[in-house]
Formats: sequence, structure tokens, C-alpha cells
Amino acid sequence: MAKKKVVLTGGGSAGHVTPNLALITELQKEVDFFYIGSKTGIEKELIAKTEVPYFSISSGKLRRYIDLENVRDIFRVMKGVIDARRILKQIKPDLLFSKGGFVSVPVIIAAKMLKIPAFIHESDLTPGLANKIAQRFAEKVFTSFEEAKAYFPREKVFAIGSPIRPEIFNGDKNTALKLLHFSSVKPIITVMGGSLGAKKINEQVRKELPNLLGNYQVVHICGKGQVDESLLGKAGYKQFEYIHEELPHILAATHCVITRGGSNALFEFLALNMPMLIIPLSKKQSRGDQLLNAESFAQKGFAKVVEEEAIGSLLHTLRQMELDRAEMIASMSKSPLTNGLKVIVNEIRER
Ligand SMILES: CC(=O)N[C@H]1[C@@H](OP(=O)(O)OP(=O)(O)OC[C@H]2O[C@@H](n3ccc(=O)[nH]c3=O)[C@H](O)[C@@H]2O)O[C@H](CO)[C@@H](O)[C@@H]1O
Repeated sequence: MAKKKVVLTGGGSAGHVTPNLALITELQKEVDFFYIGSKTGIEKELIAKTEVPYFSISSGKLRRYIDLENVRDIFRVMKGVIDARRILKQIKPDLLFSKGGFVSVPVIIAAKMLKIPAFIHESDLTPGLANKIAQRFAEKVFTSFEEAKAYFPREKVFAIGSPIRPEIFNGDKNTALKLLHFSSVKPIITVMGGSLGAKKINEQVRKELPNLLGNYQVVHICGKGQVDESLLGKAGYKQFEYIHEELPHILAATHCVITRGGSNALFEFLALNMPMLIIPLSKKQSRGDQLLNAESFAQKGFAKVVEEEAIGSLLHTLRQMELDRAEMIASMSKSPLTNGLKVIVNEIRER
């Protein structure tokens, strides 16, 4: 019997790609996957690490405000639809699965034109513009947050958690200690400033580094081009632009994380019962989705949240968190919504 063909799309930042990587790992023996992404986005680099054929299309940023670039982008999106239609006609997939991000919009429009059924997944508590558009063309909408269901038509939305890469659960602490040249004496804090880094968090970590290193060892994922050369070789401190396959090991050795409020990272930490201090991206720099993600996690007792404007002393906040640690872990271990991978895998199998 011929294998089922599934086209994956989504990109712009890693959070719009890693759930697709989870599906690839889980289903690659039974499904022929293809990926449609942008010409330069992080999705291209991440998919290049798999065997999945990658097709790039023209894509424009979708802005909520009027701008000359907006007009150009409308043409880029139209060109993207033409590109995607040509690629989809060639592949003839049984299904499109979209993880959102600007690049996914032309793909889902083209899929609708060709009567190819589509599923989408929304990671955040409130939908991004791309998925607001895409949901009209989708047969089913999956969400990470229960609260997100309210933003989609009732008959086609299902809250399932986040599709988490299986390897995230298979880390080995000792492998991490060797890789980092860390000891097992002081606990390890991992700072993950979102897949694209976080300037403000980077500055604060470095400002407090001498104090932090008195109590902890620090793994700092600081984003592309953000490594501070003057701190290379500092004992107990390791910087990374991005961590690929070593991430599960690092997390297995981690005592607690300081993180942005990107939903996929949050659900990974939740599934690992990892205490987290969330510093969400502020409303000045985004549509405020991370603030809502973070607030929901704090309300459920999974995390402590500090807003970027009120960041204060990280060490002080970490010390406070130690007091709530056991309670936080207990709340996380009781959460019904964490890993949504199985649901999507079954949906794809049943098509
Ligand atoms: C700036 C921005 O627009 N951020 C958005 C983006 O975040 P971003 O892409 O940063 O978000 P997420 O936290 O959702 O996902 C990051 C993913 O990358 C992985 N990872 C990250 C760093 C690293 O070194 N290695 C690694 O593997 C994480 O394990 C996770 O799977 O998409 C999220 C999901 O829609 C949103 O909630 C965020 O608001």
C-alpha cells in the first residue's frame, strides 16, 4: 500500500517548527512528509537536519497596520499562493498540517483551492493573525491551551496540549555535565530566551552573573549573534546561540529554567515538571500573547511570572521560587493537558 503523504508547514520562529519535528520523528516510517517553508526562515535550517524534502515559497509578513511594505507583502503572499499551489499539485498530499506563522497562510489557501484537507495547531492562548486567517480554511483546529478554544468555531476546535518532540523526554544528566564541563555540586539554571533570544534577559543574566554563579551553574541560550565573547571560558557559565539535539540532556540536568513565554517551550517544561520563571515578551514588542500564556501558567500554579519591566533581581526571585518548588512540581504533574502529540498522530493515522 502506498504511504500516506502529508505536507507540513509553519515557520518564522522555532515554535512554529518544533511541533512539526515531533510529528516527523513519530510518523516518518509510515508517512511520506514534505515541508513547505520560507526561503530564509529558521524552518529551513531545522528541517535540513531531517530527511524531509523542503520546498520554499515567497512569503510576506502580515501586518496589522497600514504601511507601504504591507502592499508589497500582499503581492508576496499572492505569489506564495501561486508557488504553494504548484508544489501541492506536484506532491498531491492526503493532508496539510500547519503550525502557523506567516509562511503558512499562502499554503493553506492553496490547499483549500485544491480541496486538500488541512489541520492547524495554535500554540498560544490567543490566536496569531496567521491562524486567525488559516482557521477558515481548516477542517480541524488543535490548540495547546484550553482557553484558546474560545477563539475558534466550536465544531472544529480541540484543546490537546502541545505536540512535543519525543526526544525531549530522553535526556541524560551525565551527558550534559560532560558536554558543559559542569559539576554536580551546584544546581543548574537554564536560561531560554525564546528561539530568537531575548536582549533584556541576556543583559540581566550577565549583570547578575557573579551572584548567580555563587549559587548556581548557568546555561544561557542567548540567541543568534548574542554570545558575549568576554565571558567565554568563565567557570560555571556556558553560552549557546541555539541548542539542537543536546537540549534534552541539558534539560535533564536542569534544576529550573528562566524562560520567555513562548508556548511550545512552556509546554515542554510543563511536561517535564520543570519549575519555571517566565519573563514574557512585553506588549511593546509583541501582541501580548506571551503575557497571557504566562498568566495562565501562573494561575494554574505551574510557574512564577515576572514582567520584563519589573525584572528586579533574578537571584532573589529564584530563591523565592525554591520555597514553592515542591508545590509547583505537584501542580504540573497533575495537569491533564501537556503533550498533544498522540492526538495528532492518531488523527493523521485515521485519515
Ligand atoms: C518572538 C516571538 O514571536 N515568539 C513567539 C514564538 O516563539 P518561539 O519560537 O521562541 O517559541 P516557543 O517557545 O513556542 O518554541 C521554541 C521551540 O524551540 C525550541 N528551542 C529553543 C531554543 C533552543 O536553543 N533550542 C530549541 O530546541 C524549544 O524547545 C521549543 O520547542 O512562537 C510561540 C508559539 O507560537 C509564541 O508563543 C511566541 O510568542
